[in-house]
Amino acid sequence: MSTELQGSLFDTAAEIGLRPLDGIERTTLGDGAWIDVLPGWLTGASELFDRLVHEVPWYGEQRWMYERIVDVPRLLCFYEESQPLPHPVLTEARRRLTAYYRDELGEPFRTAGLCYYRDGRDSVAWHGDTIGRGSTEDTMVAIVSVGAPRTLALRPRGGGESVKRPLGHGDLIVMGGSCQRTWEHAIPKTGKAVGPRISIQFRPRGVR
Ligand SMILES: O=C(O)CCC(=O)C(=O)O
Ligand SMILES: [Fe+2]
Repeated sequence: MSTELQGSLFDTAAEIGLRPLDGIERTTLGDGAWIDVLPGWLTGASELFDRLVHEVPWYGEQRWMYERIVDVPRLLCFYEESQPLPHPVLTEARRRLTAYYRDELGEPFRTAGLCYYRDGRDSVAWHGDTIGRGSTEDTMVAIVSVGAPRTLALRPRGGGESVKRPLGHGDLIVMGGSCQRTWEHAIPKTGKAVGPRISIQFRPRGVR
């Protein structure tokens, strides 16, 4: 049985909820950047995936590339801090992340960006979340992933080897320290047959 199928079967039994954050593990990346990872933080991830697919008002975006307008290869929905999130477990996740990282981050997680990668052709290119505090100061971006795993790749801006993490099925990753300005991250396209994935990113005010 594929691990993907195992994951989803395992999931369907569970109710939508959150495990304790205690088991989260930090990996130092270098240049002051780090990631914290907790696989399966969110339970009932398949159920939440189904709800989000149907209930979130997804939209496509377009942008200029080489003098023409192209579709951004993923669907999006951005929740400003004043807007209610599409499921109460996401509000609870943001509250718990804020409490857990209070001393280190010094401000709450506020906004939620949702991205829907429909298949392996959807992706996001190398970038840092450098709008706002992330361009000059340490900050954090916390990502919860539901649906099929996709690789989150990270690489140092100065050049060097990349780090790859498959994320899906309720996994949590927090990019912290200088990660947004000294490293870049991406969800690379893949030619493999992968199912859809939704990522939920929590960020402090102004970070994007
Ligand atoms: O899909 C992800 O987990 C990453 C998304 C991302 O890096 C972004 O939207 O800034
Ligand atoms: Fe990003």
